[in-house]
Amino acid sequence: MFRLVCINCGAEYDQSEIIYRCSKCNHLLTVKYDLESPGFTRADWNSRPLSLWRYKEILPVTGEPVTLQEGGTPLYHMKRIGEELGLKNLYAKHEGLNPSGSFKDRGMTVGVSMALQLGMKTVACASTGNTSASLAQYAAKAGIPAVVLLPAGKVALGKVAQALMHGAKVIAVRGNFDRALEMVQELCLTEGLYLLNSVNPYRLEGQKTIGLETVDQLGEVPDRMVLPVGNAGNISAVYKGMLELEELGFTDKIPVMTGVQAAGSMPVVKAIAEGLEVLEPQKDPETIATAIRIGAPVNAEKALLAIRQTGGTALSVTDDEILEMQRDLARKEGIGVEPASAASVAGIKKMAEAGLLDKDEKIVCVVTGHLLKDPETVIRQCDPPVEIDADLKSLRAVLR
Ligand SMILES: Cc1ncc(COP(=O)(O)O)c(C=O)c1O
Ligand SMILES: N[C@@H](CCOP(=O)(O)O)C(=O)O
Repeated sequence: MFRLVCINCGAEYDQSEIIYRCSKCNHLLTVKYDLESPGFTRADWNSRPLSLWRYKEILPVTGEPVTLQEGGTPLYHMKRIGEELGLKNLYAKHEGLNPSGSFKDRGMTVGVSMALQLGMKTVACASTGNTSASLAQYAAKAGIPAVVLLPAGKVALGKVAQALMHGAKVIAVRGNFDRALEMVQELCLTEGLYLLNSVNPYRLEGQKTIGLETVDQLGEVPDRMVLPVGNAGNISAVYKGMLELEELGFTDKIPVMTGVQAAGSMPVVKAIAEGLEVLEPQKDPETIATAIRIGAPVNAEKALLAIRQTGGTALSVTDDEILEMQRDLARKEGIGVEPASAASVAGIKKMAEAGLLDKDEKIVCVVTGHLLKDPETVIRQCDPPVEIDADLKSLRAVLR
């Protein structure tokens, strides 16, 4: 059993209501389960394959899910980068290895399943790219139409290609992501489309499983979890999952939640640094990591709580630091990620170099999207292939 609850005033809403914010105070909603007598054990979970659906008792989907086999992503021990930074236990949870190439699939398998469960006919989102790619793919699987709004000219090539190929109605808005999100929220409320951005509390339920899987893979709760922050849903979701594990009595600690933003797009960092109660939106965010080019994160309220209640922090990294870490991950660890994803590890590098981390800390960086999402940024950083005549003499010559 679960219900929707306002995180500010505690007002409760039935699970069948199509509602994204509290109708009394306009704050965000969350999904609450009865975890006191759950009717399942940790052994039940452990008997199932590693996947988002291992945790089905604390997910809101009651019927057959719309699934493309998301979750169960690898947790890599980053030995080389860890050694360089003096960190023995540095890990990357590679969410780029989900079906559409990002963590959004965890949210969309649940979100699109809920759309069907609630009888909704069309789904919609605004996106910096990955949300739209994932929504298009899951809507295709469900056999329902999807409408996606993108900031014109600011979405990486691979993501636009995915949204188009999976058959979404793709609309490029001459404005930034924040404006597109305002527009799609209005559209959904007035036209009855189902909104699947992370303001939808059901979507975040899927994303919380990143944390649950991490605990199962590591065999314990990490000391710290590090996430790139854009619309701030993922860090909020992972924290919620950790709280639920503790409430179930399955774990007895919560990781320190650490958010990393790009220096040109850092409203959460500013809010944490200045102790702001309410985040001040940043007007013209800019970064090479287009996935996190977001000035008015819709989940700021939840993310600030996640960071503050765990004694965590938010820090920024420059575009150069992001790209350097993207190359390091690719070349030193064999982990191919898009720029926004490299921000989490770049943030840890910065903290390690500033002497802010204990060498034994168990740190899990969530790397959120696949390298092929943004091929143009990759190609710009690399030397072009060496072209030769089709003979062995030429081949030997270039290898010399
Ligand atoms: C690849 C990637 N990383 C990180 C983020 C940030 O996640 P969130 O918006 O949940 O903070 C996004 C999207 O926002 C993304 O697409
Ligand atoms: N990076 C995101 C931005 C939208 O965030 P959402 O979590 O609210 O959908 C994207 O890929 O579009």
